[in-house]
Amino acid sequence: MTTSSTRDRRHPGNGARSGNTATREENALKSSASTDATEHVGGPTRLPAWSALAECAARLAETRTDTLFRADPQRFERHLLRHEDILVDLSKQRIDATARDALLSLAREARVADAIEALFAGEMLNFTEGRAALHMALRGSCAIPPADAATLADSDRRMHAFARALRDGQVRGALGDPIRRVINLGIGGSDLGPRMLCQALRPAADTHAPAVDFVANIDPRELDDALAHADPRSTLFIVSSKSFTTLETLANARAARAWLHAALGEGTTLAPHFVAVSGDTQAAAQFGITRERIFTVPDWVGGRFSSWSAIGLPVLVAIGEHAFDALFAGARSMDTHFREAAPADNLPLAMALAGIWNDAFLGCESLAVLPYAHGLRALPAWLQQLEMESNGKRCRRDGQPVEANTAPIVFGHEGTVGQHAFHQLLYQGTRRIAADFIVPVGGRDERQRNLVENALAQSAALMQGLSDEGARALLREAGHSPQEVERLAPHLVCPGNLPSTTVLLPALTPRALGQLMALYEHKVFVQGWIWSIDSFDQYGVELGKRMARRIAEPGHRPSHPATAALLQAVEAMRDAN
Ligand SMILES: O=P(O)(O)OC[C@H]1O[C@H](O)[C@H](O)[C@@H](O)[C@@H]1O
Repeated sequence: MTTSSTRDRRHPGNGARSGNTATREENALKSSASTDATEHVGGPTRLPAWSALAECAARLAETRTDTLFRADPQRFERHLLRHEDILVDLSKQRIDATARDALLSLAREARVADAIEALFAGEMLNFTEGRAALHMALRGSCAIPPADAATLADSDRRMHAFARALRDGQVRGALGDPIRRVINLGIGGSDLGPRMLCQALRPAADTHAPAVDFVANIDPRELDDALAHADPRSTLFIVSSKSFTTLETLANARAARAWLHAALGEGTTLAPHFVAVSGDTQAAAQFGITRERIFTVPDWVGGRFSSWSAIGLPVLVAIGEHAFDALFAGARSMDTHFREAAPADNLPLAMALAGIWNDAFLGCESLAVLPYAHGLRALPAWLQQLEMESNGKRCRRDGQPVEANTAPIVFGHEGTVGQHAFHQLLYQGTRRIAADFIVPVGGRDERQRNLVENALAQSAALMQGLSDEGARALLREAGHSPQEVERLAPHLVCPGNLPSTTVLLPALTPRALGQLMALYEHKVFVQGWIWSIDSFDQYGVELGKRMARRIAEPGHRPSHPATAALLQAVEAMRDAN
């Protein structure tokens, strides 16, 4: 690692926690019985706090959050958490002081503080696969395992040098043209985070750095669309796959190779047009990628946490080292906050507890993620993988079923666009849904102000709803006859009382986005820990992959009649096409 910036990222001098920073409250999170974090195995429902929470829920069942505001003029301030410039407003959660205490007790009884320490210490919290989960080490918040340090430092140094050269127009294609377009071929964690980051952080007017596109789907249409704007002489592909076995990515990489060969000539050496990011450097080399251009991903970084590894290369190319370092610094500051803030002030902990409360006790099984920023339009998709792949599990550490719901169903869209699509269901559908509003405030441009005002109005409206009385008043004001008022009023009523959290960021900067991503990563970790599941494996996904491989085998006849019949129908359509 040659630049001070990369040195800072890996070794900022805060990898070890400063000894005197643990607060009294934080220490209070730890149970005095033992320091072995792995003792929390039996799931949350057996903990005394769970029963206390059930009592709180019964008491608050008919309570409206609005009433809680009326009863406590300080409610907003009491439920506002902040870290640096980020504000997290939890005041619209249906949580009173007693419920908040019970939630903090749940964290204490589940030994969350021990778990946080175990996470940063590199303990094997991915217990099914026998691995640590050390994405925070890649941003300098804890130590990289010594066995990997040299390899990673070398890869990081090469990657930064490569990205610098690429941005400066010094990387050339096989025929000598400077590379002007980079296409990332990857899926899941090798796509969603970097795609979101590039959309969010690349300045619209940046013509200096090469264009960066993303292709994830095996549907030929996606690669075709990307190639439609691309000149083969000046296009470079990043084959991004931690495992280097993923069907979609390898198929697209082969298609890219064929496209280059067709354009540049069969005999042309294509190595100048490819780099790889992978944990399996052997497999990447076998694909024909030059060793110097293979950047390493360690096995203790899960796909959905891997933007901090070399998987972030397209981001580095798109935004440059300065912004890339600010992104990492933001995430690092959230890591420090997560480790050091008192439980009552701890943003990831508070959001995790609100999520558990909403699902288990208020019946909100879904979480609408509503970023009010076009730059964050990919945030819901990134969070879907982070939350649902991490915590969409049903088996506890002790092999028994979890007795509560685990990950929520995450969906969402950028505001205000989603308002004109699915918010109707939030207001009047039969399901109760919780929402996270993510609002980068930005400047005073009129449309930007409108955007932010819409976010605030939506969270207020979801909480306040529209009563029968209010609906009647509206209809009367609009000049409807008494009969029409009677007929229409029930259709206008919105029950409201939906819980939401608002995260306010000053602007969509690299630092703020780093903080936001780490905030959600840690929230997901805390929830998985409390549910006593492994947030870092994804065995479920493997079943579908295995069956897809089997069905693709030449001459394979599916044993299940439904699959066999569908396959037959597919063949008939293919013949007719
Ligand atoms: O990076 P790769 O090995 O190609 O994996 C890409 C994706 O594959 C699978 O679907 C996993 O469930 C994801 O966690 C992973 O991000």
